[in-house]
Amino acid sequence: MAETVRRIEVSGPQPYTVEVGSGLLTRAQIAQSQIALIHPEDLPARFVTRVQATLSPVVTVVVPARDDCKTMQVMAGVLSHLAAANLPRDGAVVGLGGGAATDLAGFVAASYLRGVAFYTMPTTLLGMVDAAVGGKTGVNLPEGKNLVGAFWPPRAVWCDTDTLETLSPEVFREGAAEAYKHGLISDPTLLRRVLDPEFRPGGALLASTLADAIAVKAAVVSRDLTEQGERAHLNFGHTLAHALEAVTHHRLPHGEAVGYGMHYAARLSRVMGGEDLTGHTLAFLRWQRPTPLPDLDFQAVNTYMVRDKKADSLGVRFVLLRDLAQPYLARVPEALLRQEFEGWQADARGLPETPRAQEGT
Ligand SMILES: NC(=O)c1ccc[n+]([C@@H]2O[C@H](COP(=O)([O-])OP(=O)(O)OC[C@H]3O[C@@H](n4cnc5c(N)ncnc54)[C@H](O)[C@@H]3O)[C@@H](O)[C@H]2O)c1
Ligand SMILES: O=C(O)C(=O)C[C@@H](O)[C@H](O)[C@H](O)COP(=O)(O)O
Ligand SMILES: [Zn+2]
Repeated sequence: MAETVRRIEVSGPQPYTVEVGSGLLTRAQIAQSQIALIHPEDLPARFVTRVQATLSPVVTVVVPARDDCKTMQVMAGVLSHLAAANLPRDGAVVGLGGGAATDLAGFVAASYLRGVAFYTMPTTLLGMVDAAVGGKTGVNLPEGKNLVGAFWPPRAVWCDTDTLETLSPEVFREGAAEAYKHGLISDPTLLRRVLDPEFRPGGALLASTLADAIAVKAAVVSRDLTEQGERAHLNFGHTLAHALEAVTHHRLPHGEAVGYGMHYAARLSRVMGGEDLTGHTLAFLRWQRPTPLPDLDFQAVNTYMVRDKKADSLGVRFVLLRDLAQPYLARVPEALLRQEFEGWQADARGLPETPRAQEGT
């Protein structure tokens, strides 16, 4: 039985609605009659079957799991599938899956025949809170994360909370990082709600916390779709996070890299004169229990940080916090970047180790 718990409106050049609720995979309606469905190979089959029954796609393209699908090679293969199926210009691409699959699907939609309609059906917490909303699409290059892409907003987003039931606890906690980020940059009530034991699939705080975290992103991208200003604040923690993903060849997943990256950004914020918010970011890391990191060399990591898209001809800019919900962009002297990197590594080494495969959420 489909039940929409919340509808969140995204305004801008092409307004759309994000629906949050149970059973939405079987209720989605799409104006275009010819649909290409893109989903990752490890998505539970029942979700694919439900969407196929609802939307009758003319072609379904299965892509590798996680960031292995976010490559120019996979992109080229998917485009060929769409062309071979004669998907017309008035057709649509539907991205079903986590943020990696919807990022790829969106870039495919933006590129195929110079652009066709795009819809998202996120099936991870991270996808719902962040990736499926706002129209940033793209793939990675060996030189770094998300270095190619387009702003191509979806026409509608369906967050079917039933899909979260099959996530591993680790993948659920990866998504919690972006919800916590929305708490730090905009809505501090999210900080305690995200760490609450009832914020879990099927939990009493799931739908309301999820919807409020989505609302933060929806508000920002409604005001600044193409990151001319305020949207950069959604990148809090990401300058280091993307570098960590690149140096670990994506063995560190995005949501865990963001957990680590937010703590580095909180340390930088403090040394640049802001309130000390490192207690919040450490509390999150203790809750998230991310994959332990190898010893990292600042210079090697910095090679990737300088490729951040917030960099301009004068160098890299970081998103920092003066206090909770007070983000700003700043350049940080390299000596401080290095000093805080050493302190951040020491903090990361001090996190309690947990047998991740055996624990519950
Ligand atoms: N476009 C944006 O604004 C934006 C925002 C944040 C992150 N991202 C991108 O999103 C990606 C990370 O997304 P993610 O955290 O969703 O990871 P992911 O897409 O890699 O998904 C994690 C794993 O869970 C699987 N999975 C998906 N749904 C499932 C379900 N319901 N049950 C069981 N398994 C399921 C996936 O196939 C994958 O193996 C990164 O590439 C990141 O760069 C984009
Ligand atoms: O939507 C945004 O804007 C964000 O920055 C959200 C981030 O969580 C997300 O990881 C995004 O893909 C990063 O964008 P990028 O421009 O740094 O690649
Ligand atoms: Zn992110």
